[in-house]
Amino acid sequence: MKAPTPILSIRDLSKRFGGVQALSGVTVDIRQNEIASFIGPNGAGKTTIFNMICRIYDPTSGTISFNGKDLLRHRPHHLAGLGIGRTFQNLALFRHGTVVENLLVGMHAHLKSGVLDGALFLGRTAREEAQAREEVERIIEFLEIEEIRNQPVAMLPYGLQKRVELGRALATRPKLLLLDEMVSGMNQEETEDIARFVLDLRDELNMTVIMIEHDMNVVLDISDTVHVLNFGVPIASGTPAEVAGNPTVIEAYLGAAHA
Ligand SMILES: Nc1ncnc2c1ncn2[C@@H]1O[C@H](COP(=O)(O)OP(=O)(O)OP(=O)(O)O)[C@@H](O)[C@H]1O
Repeated sequence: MKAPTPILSIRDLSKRFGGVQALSGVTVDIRQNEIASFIGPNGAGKTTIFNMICRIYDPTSGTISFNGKDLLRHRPHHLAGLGIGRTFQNLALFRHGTVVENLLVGMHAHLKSGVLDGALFLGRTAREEAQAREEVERIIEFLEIEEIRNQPVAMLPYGLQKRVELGRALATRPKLLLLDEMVSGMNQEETEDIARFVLDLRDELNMTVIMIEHDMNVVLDISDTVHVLNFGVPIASGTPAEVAGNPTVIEAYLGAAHA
């Protein structure tokens, strides 16, 4: 039987910044409905891959296709419309707005592209606005943030701000969600909550999730596939158990603790 088309297909991707070869010849397939993680030491090229998927940078060479179509033809503002969402390493929230307002901003970014694509003459209708609010309510319920819905984001503890950031990314209704160091700076309980939400995104909302993550407990617990980079070069890909037992990965990144 023919394998299904991967949702994201990266082929021989390289990126050079002046004299720095940030990535060299990365080839990775991300399957529909999986949780995939990129790991590796600082400066290994993980964020550079995200920034190329998100079209912030053009690759020096190589291709990226999303659902079988050339992603490199698209600009960053097309991503929400295509079904790709992301969170940022540093929070990208409207700090003085409430939780609901932040989610609505994320939603409108999506609606606007929909309006431009299909119904220029109609503008954003009251019905779309009502649908946006319904969707926001679903996200609030999913992320269990009812109690803080009307609080300004700036007043929330860091872990909850990160949860709102996740909600903002979900508001664009992504099929593929990129999470950049989602649990860094979180305590154990906040980390476990996020890990549970990511599993639910895959299992209940049928999303595909790609994480950059330094927290190896999270990576090994919830990933279906782990891709390891070192100095911009892919050194291993496989299940968490395969990667955790790979001597090259242990030497380059994990150390003896995970052997
Ligand atoms: N805009 C840029 N200009 C010049 N060099 C860059 C730029 N962005 C990244 N680099 C370099 O590319 C290499 C890969 O960086 P990248 O941020 O992708 O690594 P990373 O794996 O995400 O690291 P970290 O875990 O620290 O976030 C590094 O050597 C970095 O200094």
